[in-house]
Amino acid sequence: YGGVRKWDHNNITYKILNYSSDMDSDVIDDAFARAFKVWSDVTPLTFTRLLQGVADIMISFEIGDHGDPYPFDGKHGDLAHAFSPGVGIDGEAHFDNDEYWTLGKGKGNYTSEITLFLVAAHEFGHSLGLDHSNIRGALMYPQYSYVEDFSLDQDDIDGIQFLY
Ligand SMILES: N[C@](CS(=O)(=O)c1ccc(Oc2ccccc2)cc1)(C(=O)NO)C(F)(F)F
Ligand SMILES: [Ca+2]
Ligand SMILES: [Zn+2]
Ligand SMILES: [Zn+2]
Repeated sequence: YGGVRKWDHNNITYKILNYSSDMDSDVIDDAFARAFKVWSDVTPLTFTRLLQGVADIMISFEIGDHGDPYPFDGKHGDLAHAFSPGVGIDGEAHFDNDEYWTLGKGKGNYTSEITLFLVAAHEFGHSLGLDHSNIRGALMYPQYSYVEDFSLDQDDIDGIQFLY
């Protein structure tokens, strides 16, 4: 959402405001840290977690109407959204807490289980200023698909390296 902008600093901070009850909080912390590493591996960016104060990227799990113009829609459909730098609530990443968040194929019928790591890596791409890709295999492609051994598509790398 919002125009394509970028952060004017490389040492970016993030803060996790709340958690989903689907997973242990340390598993969620780790999924977010790995999602940020996807981008720090291919840029000069560093990501530091803050436990208090205001961070660049504020992460929260929300349901329904949660105070921005993009209310969530219950289970399925929209999974998450994030705002690019320089937009009003810039950098914020919201995850639909009506989804069943998990990691990997999970135990049950995995089509209803959404892998937090992949969605988070995609959303953090938006929080860094990336828009959607039209390459089907790219992380920034706007359609969820579960992949075992994930890797960034060249289009994702070109996009983020163009910005930073
Ligand atoms: N809400 C989205 C669609 S979405 O179903 O929430 C979504 C789909 C896929 C997402 O990440 C992802 C992309 C590729 C592979 C695995 C996961 C993140 C979010 C989105 O892309 N949010 O960032 C849109 F397109 F704006 F409607
Ligand atoms: Ca939803
Ligand atoms: Zn929102
Ligand atoms: Zn997206």
